[in-house]
Amino acid sequence: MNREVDHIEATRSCRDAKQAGQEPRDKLSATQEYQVDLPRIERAVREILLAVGEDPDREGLRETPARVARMYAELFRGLRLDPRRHLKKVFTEKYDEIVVVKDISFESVCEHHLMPFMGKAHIAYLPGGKVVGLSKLARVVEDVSRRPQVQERMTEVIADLLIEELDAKGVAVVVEAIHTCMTVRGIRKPGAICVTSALRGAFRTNPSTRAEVMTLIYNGRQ
Ligand SMILES: Nc1nc2c(ncn2[C@@H]2O[C@H](COP(=O)(O)OP(=O)(O)OP(=O)(O)O)[C@@H](O)[C@H]2O)c(=O)[nH]1
Ligand SMILES: [Zn+2]
Repeated sequence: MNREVDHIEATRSCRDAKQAGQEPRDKLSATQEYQVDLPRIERAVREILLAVGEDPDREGLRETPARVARMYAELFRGLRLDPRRHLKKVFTEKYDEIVVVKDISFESVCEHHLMPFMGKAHIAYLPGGKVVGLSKLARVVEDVSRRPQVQERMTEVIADLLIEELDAKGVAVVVEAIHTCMTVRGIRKPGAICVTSALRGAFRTNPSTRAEVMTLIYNGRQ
């Protein structure tokens, strides 16, 4: 991605949005919704509607390009966010057992078809003297999920940044998701679930620690 062009487009979009009288609803939405080139997406969506034989000027579709542009700004806002920012505040704690936060719901977009995939992420880490606020693990998932990607990469990106930022002895990330590109089109297999995992540190090298974390993650479900 060309960051400079990106920045110029982001700035232009912000300015266009303001000139059009679309004052951001709050500080968060200003960051999340206007850092993409909304007019450019609108033009592209109008082209798609024309290409499929629709009339983009009929009443029901008139606002659709603008809606879709705002939707992409929301779905891809993670492209401009640094998930590491949630992991800067850590607490010194003697606790040296596994910490698990499971069933963190997420929605992402598959980079092959630009269709949603969604499900749950389970995160575990073995502290190395420091713990992090539990909500921050879910915030990391939230940031990383809002990008076009494949599930494998999403799983690994989360694991890598956690092991680096937390100085943890081990990190395990398991992601379970359904891919709408497999359910509503193509092979059409509703109910198929894709499971990916990324293990780092002790969870990768020590079989009993690995077994323990998997039991904690799947406890009550297997
Ligand atoms: N590994 C991986 N594959 C994915 C993910 N999301 C979607 N896919 C797959 O990406 C593949 C793209 O295959 P292609 O043959 O290039 O595209 P296609 O002709 O639309 O494929 P079909 O879905 O089989 O119709 C498909 O098999 C999808 O199921 C993901 O997160 N990880
Ligand atoms: Zn897909």
